Amino acid sequence: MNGPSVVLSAEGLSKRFGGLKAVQQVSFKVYAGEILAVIGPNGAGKTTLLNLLSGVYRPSEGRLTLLGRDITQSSMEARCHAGLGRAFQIVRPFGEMTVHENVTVGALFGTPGMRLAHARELAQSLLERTGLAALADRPAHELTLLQDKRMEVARALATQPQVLLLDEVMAGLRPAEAQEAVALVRSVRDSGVSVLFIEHIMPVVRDLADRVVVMDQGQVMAEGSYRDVTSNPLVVAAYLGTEPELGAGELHA
Ligand SMILES: Nc1ncnc2c1ncn2[C@@H]1O[C@H](COP(=O)(O)OP(=O)(O)OP(=O)(O)O)[C@@H](O)[C@H]1O
Repeated sequence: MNGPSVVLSAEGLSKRFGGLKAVQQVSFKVYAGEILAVIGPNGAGKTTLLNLLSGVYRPSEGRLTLLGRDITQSSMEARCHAGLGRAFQIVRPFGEMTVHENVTVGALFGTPGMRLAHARELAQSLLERTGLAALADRPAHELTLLQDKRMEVARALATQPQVLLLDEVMAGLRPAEAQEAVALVRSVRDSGVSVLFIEHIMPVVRDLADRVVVMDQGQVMAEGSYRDVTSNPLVVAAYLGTEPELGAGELHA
């Protein structure tokens, strides 16, 4: 019997900074069509893991496979071309360029040799999908935080990824805005792109994640459904008292 196909696979990934083991022997898989959350207390190694996946860092040990291809030593650009897209936590648009131009740059970066006219069309269709079409010709610096995040997702999607990596994209959003962002991420998944996201806001994790990987002190301490991991005593113990936004009530919300 064939199981769901693996899109991204990490095997024994480790990253040391001097004597500090920020990520230790982390293994997990992302399957086609799933939304996977990576959670954990501050300093657990989540951002370092995302940086290992997207190619900001090379691992000290371990192996990373994207669509069956070993990308452990590939550059960020090569990973992007191979199907890995990333939207950054800190939104860094080209402020003077229009929203449409910003997304067009994503398209050109993601697919070498793409014709400008095609990149512009792709950008336009993504602005429609992300609810930004009315703002296409505005300079990017005029966008609100939520609009910036939408544009960042549109720019990442313009690279035509198979897996989209999201680093705390809900941070700073009001609850109603976070709900809109949740709907956007679902629509990304529904369009056939797997999503791996780091998130501190537990209601967002509960609403969005098909599966949750919990990190603590650089290691995977639990993996499973939201319900499973939040009722795991080890996970509760790792969180309690360390994160004001993640009290016991929130964990079981
Ligand atoms: N470039 C670096 N050089 C040295 N140490 C680092 C570096 N980046 C991260 N660290 C350390 O690695 C550990 C893991 O950090 P990381 O930022 O990955 O955790 P995190 O789970 O993303 O935390 P947060 O939720 O606070 O963002 C921490 O102890 C951090 O201080």
